[in-house]
Amino acid sequence: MKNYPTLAFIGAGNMARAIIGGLIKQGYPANKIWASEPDLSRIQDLQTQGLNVTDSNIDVVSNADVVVLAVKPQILKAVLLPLSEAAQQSKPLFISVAAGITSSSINRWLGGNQSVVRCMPNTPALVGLGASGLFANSDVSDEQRNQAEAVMSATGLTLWVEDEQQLHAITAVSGSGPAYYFLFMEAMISAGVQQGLTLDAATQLTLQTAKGAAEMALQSDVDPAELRRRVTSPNGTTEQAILAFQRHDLEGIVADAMGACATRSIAMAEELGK
Ligand SMILES: NC(=O)c1ccc[n+]([C@@H]2O[C@H](COP(=O)([O-])OP(=O)(O)OC[C@H]3O[C@@H](n4cnc5c(N)ncnc54)[C@H](O)[C@@H]3O)[C@@H](O)[C@H]2O)c1
Ligand code: PRO
Repeated sequence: MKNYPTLAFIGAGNMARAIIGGLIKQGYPANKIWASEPDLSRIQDLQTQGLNVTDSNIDVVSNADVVVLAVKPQILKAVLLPLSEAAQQSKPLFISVAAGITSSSINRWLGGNQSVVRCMPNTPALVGLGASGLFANSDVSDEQRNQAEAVMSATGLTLWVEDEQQLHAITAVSGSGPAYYFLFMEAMISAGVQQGLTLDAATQLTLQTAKGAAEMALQSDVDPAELRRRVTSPNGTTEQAILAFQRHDLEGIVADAMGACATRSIAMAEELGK
């Protein structure tokens, strides 16, 4: 990124910190980043890293080119309503990472005619391996779209959608997805320990296997199903594990889980977007 926009985060919790960490690792100048939190003691560490910190959301909206909305969806309306006057004057680009809440709700709470990019990132942004779905409303200019792309691509893969509704499915796949893999890792570590490995050995082997499988799938010219078949010798060991997963309908469990996730995203848009 040649011209670094002044970037501000309203809410510096888990997701904002993952994005900030990824940006800093990619060389984004810390002094071009602001973080806003009601309790400044929570962000002293960010100040130590060279970021600007404040407890005034109005100040960051007035002074930043790009404002990332990273508070919980449940409080987004209450956070945005007092910012509408400042937003109308300074007209920054807003990037909301809040699950569910539509760009039209955000635009309305900010007084209308605002440039809003809705983004569904994920926490691997922290290590530059994030995956973000992005949607731009009709007020977003080409330059602002490029700004959003530059910011989020510094944290990993970006994928733009023309239909905002697709962000529900993106939430189910990649927004919440890291938690599914962590859960699977927890289960594998626990089963490894049950079979007699030390916790350390089971953890190291599980994590390296997850990393290796993901890297191999990314680099491969064949799909994951074929890679799975190549591990699964007829009448061998893997086959017994796969059969056990299939007896418990792993595919159905995953489809149910991801369906519940997307349904919750849709419900949050309705409950919290008024
Ligand atoms: N955590 C994830 O994996 C993930 C992934 C994608 C999207 N998101 C979205 O990111 C958003 C933040 O989630 P999180 O997990 O980081 O939550 P979090 O609770 O860790 O962070 C939210 C932060 O907002 C701060 N805050 C509260 N009131 C505020 C106010 N008035 N002004 C400024 N800051 C205020 C809180 O102190 C907290 O630090 C949510 O909308 C969530 O849907 C999270
Ligand atoms: N974490 C947020 C949630 O659980 C949004 C996607 C990932 O609501």
